[in-house]
Amino acid sequence: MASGKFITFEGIDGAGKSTHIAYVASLLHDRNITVITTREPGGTTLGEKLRELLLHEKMHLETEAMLMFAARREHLAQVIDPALQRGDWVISDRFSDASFAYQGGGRQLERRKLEELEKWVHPHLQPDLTLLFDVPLEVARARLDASRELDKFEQEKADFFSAVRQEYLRRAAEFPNRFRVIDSTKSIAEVHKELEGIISSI
Ligand SMILES: Nc1ncnc2c1ncn2[C@@H]1O[C@H](COP(=O)(O)OP(=O)(O)O)[C@@H](O)[C@H]1O
Ligand SMILES: Cc1cn([C@H]2C[C@H](O)[C@@H](COP(=O)(O)OP(=O)(O)O)O2)c(=O)[nH]c1=O
Repeated sequence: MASGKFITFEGIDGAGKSTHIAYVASLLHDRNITVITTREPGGTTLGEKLRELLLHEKMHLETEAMLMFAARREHLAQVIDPALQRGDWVISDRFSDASFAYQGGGRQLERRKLEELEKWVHPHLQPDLTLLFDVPLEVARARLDASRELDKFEQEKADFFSAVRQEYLRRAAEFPNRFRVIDSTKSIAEVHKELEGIISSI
C-alpha cells in the first residue's frame, strides 16, 4: 500500500512555524511530491469550528484537552489518513506534541491522561518528522507583538510559555528519531538553508 510521509511543525507561539511551512511544501513540490498542508486545531470544517471555541472560550482544562483530540480525530479521519493512504505527504502546523506541550507542560494536565487520549485517537500513527522551531520566549513574544492580535493561548504569561517550551524540548530528547530542533533565532534565510538539508535527507 502506498504511504506518504507525515511532517509536523511545532514550537511556541511566535517561533516562526507558519513562516516556514510554505517553504517546506515548495521544496517537496520541487521533488514532484503531492503535499497537503493543514493545521491543528482545525483542518476540517468541524475542526475549524472547534478551533474557534478552543482559541477564544474559557473552559475546563480536561475539556480543552479532549476537544483538541476530538478535532484531531476528525482531522485524521477526513484529511490525514486518506492523504497518507493515497501516497500524498501531509504537513501539519501542530499535532499531538502541541497537546503534550500546551495542555501538559503549560497547563500541567497529567501526561498519563494525554497518553490515553493519544492511544485512543492515533494508536498506530506518529509523524515521520517533527520540526521543532525553538526560540527563547522574549524573541517569540517580540515577534508576536509586532505581528497580530493575540488569542487565548498567546495571552498567557512567560511562565506558561517557558513550561511549554521545556516540554517540547523534553519530548524532542525523548523521541530523537523523529524530532529535529531548529534554532529559530536565526534569520529566515538561515533557517531555510537548514530546512533544505533536513528535507533532502528524508
Ligand atoms: N527567523 C525569523 N526571523 C525574524 N522574524 C521571523 C522569523 N521567523 C518568523 N518571523 C516573524 O515572526 C512572526 C511570527 O511568525 P509565525 O511564523 O507566524 O510564528 P508561529 O506560526 O510559530 O506562531 C511573523 O511576523 C514572522 O514574519
Ligand atoms: C494543536 C494544539 C494547539 N494548541 C494551541 C497552541 C496555539 O496557541 C493555538 C493555535 O495554534 P496556531 O495555529 O499555531 O496559532 P497561530 O495560527 O495563531 O500561530 O492552539 C494547544 O494548546 N493544544 C493543541 O493540541
